[in-house]
Amino acid sequence: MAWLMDRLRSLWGGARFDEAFWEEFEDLLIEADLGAETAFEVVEEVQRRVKKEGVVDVEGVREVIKDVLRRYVRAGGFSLPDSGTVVLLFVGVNGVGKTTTIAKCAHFIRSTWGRDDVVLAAGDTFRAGAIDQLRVWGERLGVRVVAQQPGADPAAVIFDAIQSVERRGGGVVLADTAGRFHNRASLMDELAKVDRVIRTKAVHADYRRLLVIDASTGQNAFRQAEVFQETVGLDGLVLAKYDGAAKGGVLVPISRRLEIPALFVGTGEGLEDLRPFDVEEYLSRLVEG
Ligand SMILES: Nc1nc2c(ncn2[C@@H]2O[C@H](COP(=O)(O)OP(=O)(O)OP(=O)(O)O)[C@@H](O)[C@H]2O)c(=O)[nH]1
Repeated sequence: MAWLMDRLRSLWGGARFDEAFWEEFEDLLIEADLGAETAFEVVEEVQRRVKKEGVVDVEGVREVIKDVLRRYVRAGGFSLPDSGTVVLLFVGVNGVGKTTTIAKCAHFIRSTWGRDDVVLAAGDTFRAGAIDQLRVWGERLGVRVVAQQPGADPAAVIFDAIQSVERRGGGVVLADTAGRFHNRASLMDELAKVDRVIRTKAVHADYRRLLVIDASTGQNAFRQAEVFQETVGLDGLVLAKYDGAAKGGVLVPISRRLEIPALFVGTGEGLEDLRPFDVEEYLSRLVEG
């Protein structure tokens, strides 16, 4: 849907940028899941710059929009040390694509970073199916999966996985967690415990917490990011299901207000369907469709 620029072009129609133009622009940004607060800020800034820079046509406005958004969006970049213990904890609500992202990420780390010491930790002990799903991915990838019975303590499972790589001189642990509804206090407490255990028992590990969101979720994903940020803190974001029609506009307020950098986009269900987040590609799709 080439909505934003198309709509602005048809609104402008060669005339001036009047109040109606800016109001419509703000509505479009809200429609694109930027949230009211961020949309308002973007419009103010674009308006101010258009005036200051004497921009006279809608294509010039497009460049200003992209430039303003470029400053809001944080692209993290992803790099790994060649050796030692790395723990990547994946969090996110049910069904966003966490488990699939873990498998794709394991593949990415092996193929891009050449690290073969990857282990998956089945920390979603809430659902038996989740453990099986991770085992299936482990078999396909040919990587070890550390798991216990359904109902086991997720912190213990993840700690086992860390200890097992440390015994071998280091490795990359990719840990799954239950799809915690962010309003279910007990599950969030459990996640806080997982975080505490990793931080206190694996003090030398390079530890990062990644939130997976579904690109089509909209403003609700902002709320998810807020709650997970409060519970464990977040080091990066994966925008899954970015292969559909969704443009993932919610990433803008998450970047701007919560300062969480985007690291990867998931673009399908296959192992190859994960790539580093590219801010220019993202902005083009968001603005130009
Ligand atoms: N199109 C598309 N589908 C995806 C992507 N990532 C995951 N999926 C699909 O989304 C569905 C849910 O993915 P899971 O990886 O099971 O999600 P989860 O967050 O682990 O879900 P729970 O285990 O229920 O908490 C599956 O059918 C995946 O194949 C993606 O980037 N694009």
